[in-house]
Amino acid sequence: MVKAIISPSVLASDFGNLTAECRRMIKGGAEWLHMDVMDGHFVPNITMGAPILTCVHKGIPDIFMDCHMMVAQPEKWVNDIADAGGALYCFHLEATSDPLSLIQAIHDRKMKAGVAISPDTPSTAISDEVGEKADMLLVMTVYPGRGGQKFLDRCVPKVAELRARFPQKDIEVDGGVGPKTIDVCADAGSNVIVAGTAIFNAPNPEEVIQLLKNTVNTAQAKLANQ
Ligand SMILES: O=C(CO)[C@@H](O)[C@H](O)COP(=O)(O)O
Repeated sequence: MVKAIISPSVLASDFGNLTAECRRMIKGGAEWLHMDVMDGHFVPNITMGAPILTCVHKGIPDIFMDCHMMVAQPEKWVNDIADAGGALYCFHLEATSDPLSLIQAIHDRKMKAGVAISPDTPSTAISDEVGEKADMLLVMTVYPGRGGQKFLDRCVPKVAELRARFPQKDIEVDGGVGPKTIDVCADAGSNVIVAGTAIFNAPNPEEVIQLLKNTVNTAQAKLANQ
């Protein structure tokens, strides 16, 4: 049985006070922090890169940085993100022609490897070999590029398909996830929950974090008994 991991998306945070915001989330029960790296090519937005991640890591050395690389050339940034303290390097399947070699390069730098798919990419595009070699699979439930978008229900069956093929892997959902949409994600088998707006805009982020975590752990226990 895989455990619930809550990874607040810093995209919805107060960037002016990023390290303090990250500390607040960890205190509230977050295990990972989802760092949205956007390059202005793979997605229209530009956010942050290795220099900012280095600063956050210096301020909070124990933090598990779940780096979501929304970039056009994911091969290019593996060393920089590893040097910055990245713990997990998640690239988009749509952005590479050789996912197996990329996973190997990420592992060579002692990071976990994640494979993300955008809403229009079927889960079957993740081959059995790629899925087995990866540590985490990310099903985007919005089009990558910005926070605060509406959750796309049609992506949920992809989570179930991946959970059936990869029972032991971490399966992450990202985009529009919060108290109103967590049930379907958890029931489909997702155990790593990224939430931005739902956590950072809540009056009590720790309550939302706890609710997401409890929902996933209950669903995982149910799936394990089926
Ligand atoms: O990567 C992305 C969007 O590209 C996500 O991480 C969002 O930033 C999550 O934010 P909310 O949808 O939860 O507000």
